[in-house]
Amino acid sequence: MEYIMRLDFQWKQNLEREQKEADSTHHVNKLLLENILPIHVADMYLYHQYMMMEELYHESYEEVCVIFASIPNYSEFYKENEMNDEGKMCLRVLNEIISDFDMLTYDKQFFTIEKIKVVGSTYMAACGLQPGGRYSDDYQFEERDKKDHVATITKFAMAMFEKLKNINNEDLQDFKLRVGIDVGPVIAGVVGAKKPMYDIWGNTVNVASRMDYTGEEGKIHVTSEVGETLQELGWQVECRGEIYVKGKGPMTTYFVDPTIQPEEEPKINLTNNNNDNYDKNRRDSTNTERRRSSQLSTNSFKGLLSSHRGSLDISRSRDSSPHSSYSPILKMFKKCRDGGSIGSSYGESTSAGSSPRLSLDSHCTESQMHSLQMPSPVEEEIVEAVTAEDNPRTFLRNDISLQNGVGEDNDFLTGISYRHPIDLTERDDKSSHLNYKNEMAKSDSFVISRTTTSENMPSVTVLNKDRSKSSTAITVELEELCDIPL
Ligand SMILES: Nc1ncnc2c1ncn2[C@@H]1O[C@H](COP(=O)(O)OP(=O)(O)OP(=O)(O)O)[C@@H](O)[C@H]1O
Repeated sequence: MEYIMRLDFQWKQNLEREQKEADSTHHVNKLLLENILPIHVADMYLYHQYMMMEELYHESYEEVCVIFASIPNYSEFYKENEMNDEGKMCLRVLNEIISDFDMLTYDKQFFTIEKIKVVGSTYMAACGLQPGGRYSDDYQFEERDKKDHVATITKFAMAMFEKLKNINNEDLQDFKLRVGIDVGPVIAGVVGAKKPMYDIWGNTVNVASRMDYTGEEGKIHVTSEVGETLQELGWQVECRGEIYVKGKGPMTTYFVDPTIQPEEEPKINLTNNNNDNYDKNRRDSTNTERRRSSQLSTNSFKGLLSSHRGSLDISRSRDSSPHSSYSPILKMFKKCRDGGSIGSSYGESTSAGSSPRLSLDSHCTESQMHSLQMPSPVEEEIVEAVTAEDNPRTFLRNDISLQNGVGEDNDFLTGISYRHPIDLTERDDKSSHLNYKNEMAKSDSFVISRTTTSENMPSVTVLNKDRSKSSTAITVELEELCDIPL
């Protein structure tokens, strides 16, 4: 009898260990996949087993705005000699520039922008690649989507100019930016059995590339469709007249001055890092960064891996600078290295009366983390939660408040880690709810029950899995996000 019990105990232990290993592998796979594919596509591969079916994954879109942004004088800058460590120094600068551009995509206003790739020193991205359109699967394309995409991409281009200006000032360089934009139908898909790549194709992509190629340094060069749309939206555009475009013939194109925005548009302010605007920008960007933290995590993961492999020292990057691109990344990895989870967004709920500090479960093994050779540590994001007993009415954490413990025994609410806040306040669409729902569903400790939106304060009701009774529901209300300390 004792023997059977021992055996049973051992089996359970083994099972738990294997389960943990499987979880850990799943998280790492997820990170890697989300790094190379947009999240919605990665999900298809992870949860719909496209890979196994070996089906071609593709999507068609009616109105996608595509941007090509080149640094034409980067090739002059790139030299391979002893002085610059056979080109590595130049590559490091390019890495900084591209990473800074990448960070822009985590800004709230640019969350609909998908980076496609970097070709040489040309950054390619697109806006409007959300599956199922804007609000739901059966969403019909609307004219205002095109306008939104065009305006977003143009603002993104302006932000890129601003970023590059900052980099030039800091690194005493004189890099120029040349941008081309077009809007129209594209086909997106994942190609390749090895290193599969998400890319977009079509005339719109070709023309956007041509706009870049035939554009001028320091200007945004756009097709007539983009130019006229911007004009309708109140932007100042300058008609360039007719130019000859290879493969297309004569085309009327427009220039947009990257320094002039229409009156009603909020100004892009990335330069003055010390003022309130900057703080707000950073808060907003933190918001979106967290909303898209899964993607950030994976980018970070790859960034760290590749920088380790390629022995590029990204820790040299502007960590001390207020707009350092890497702090959230390092933070996440530090958390992970120190026993936090990469993939899991939520901490475990602990028993009533336990420490208010949330304990995060470890999904990454020590060796995995140490093998990444973390650059200089940054301040870890402190995940705090207060026990229901301590404070039954309000749970405050950096970015959420848990309120209104419902039912008699709400003392199970000893903690929640929430790293994916979704700012629903400006989004009335269902998709954000669904995203949120998905995120919540991934929690080990909580499961989503329902989402509601009252005025502009969305609330999400979650149930503790262990005591999954409606009486133990809590409401999570998203509120203004706090800064992550850099
Ligand atoms: N998915 C893509 N990623 C990167 N660049 C692209 C993509 N699709 C098109 N382009 C670029 O758009 C440009 C225009 O394409 P198009 O097919 O019209 O011309 P092409 O004659 O093949 O180009 P070229 O002779 O200039 O290389 C090309 O330079 C091509 O590299």
